[in-house]
Amino acid sequence: MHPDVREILEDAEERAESAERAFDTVDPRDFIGAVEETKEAGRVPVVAEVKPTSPTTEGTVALDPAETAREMVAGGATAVSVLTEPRRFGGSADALREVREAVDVPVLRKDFVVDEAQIREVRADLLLLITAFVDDLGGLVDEARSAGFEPLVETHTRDELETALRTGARVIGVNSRDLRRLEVDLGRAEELLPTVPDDRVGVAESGMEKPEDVRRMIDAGADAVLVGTAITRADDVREKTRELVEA
Ligand SMILES: O=P(O)(O)OC[C@@H](O)[C@@H](O)c1c[nH]c2ccccc12
Repeated sequence: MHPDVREILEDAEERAESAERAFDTVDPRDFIGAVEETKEAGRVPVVAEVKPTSPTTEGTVALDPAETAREMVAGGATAVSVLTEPRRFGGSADALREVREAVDVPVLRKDFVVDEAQIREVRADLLLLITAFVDDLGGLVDEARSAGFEPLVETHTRDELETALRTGARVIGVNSRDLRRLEVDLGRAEELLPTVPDDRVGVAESGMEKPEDVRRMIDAGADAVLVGTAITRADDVREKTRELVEA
């Protein structure tokens, strides 16, 4: 495993130990309905991610999370994703709170949730769960649901996809980035997306820069795409979002 990733996971375990429960249940905004509406309007459902930095990008973007999210929504984003991992992604729970107050679209909490204790730290509408990094995926999916979240279960291999489907999760992410090695291959998502059943929402994640990349994922069967770096680092966040929404 990539040393950065090992460190991120060790950190997540530690954070779980001191995680504070901030609420019992969230009153969620409907992501699946929003995806359907966007598709009916003939546009691409884009989940735009507020991502100040990452182990694979250089430097940290100084950004105002709320203002960035407003620009994303003005550009037509169906939902916004916010990193809350502090160490390697420049995220924070505060950033997520600010974003969820600033926009009225569904918000995804992007973090390395490895333990139930992390689930109720901060309200969001969707919660990322990474199949490769949790022992009891079914348990976390159930717990996330009882806290009100729609779990977005991320996968990168055929086996992980099967595991994710067995939990009954309705939103399935297919990540083109291999999180163990941090390498991107859009061909991976292209290969797995067609095997996501029609009654689930398939989200292609990572590595998309241009409208053609987005088109490729939609043509492979993605219901939505999740784009971080290309949107966060664009000179004009609103225009970049619009370009991908109209792909
Ligand atoms: O910046 P990109 O290549 O557009 O990727 C966005 C998103 O898919 C990526 O941030 C991501 C996918 N899965 C994750 C898990 C944890 C942290 C981050 C991620």
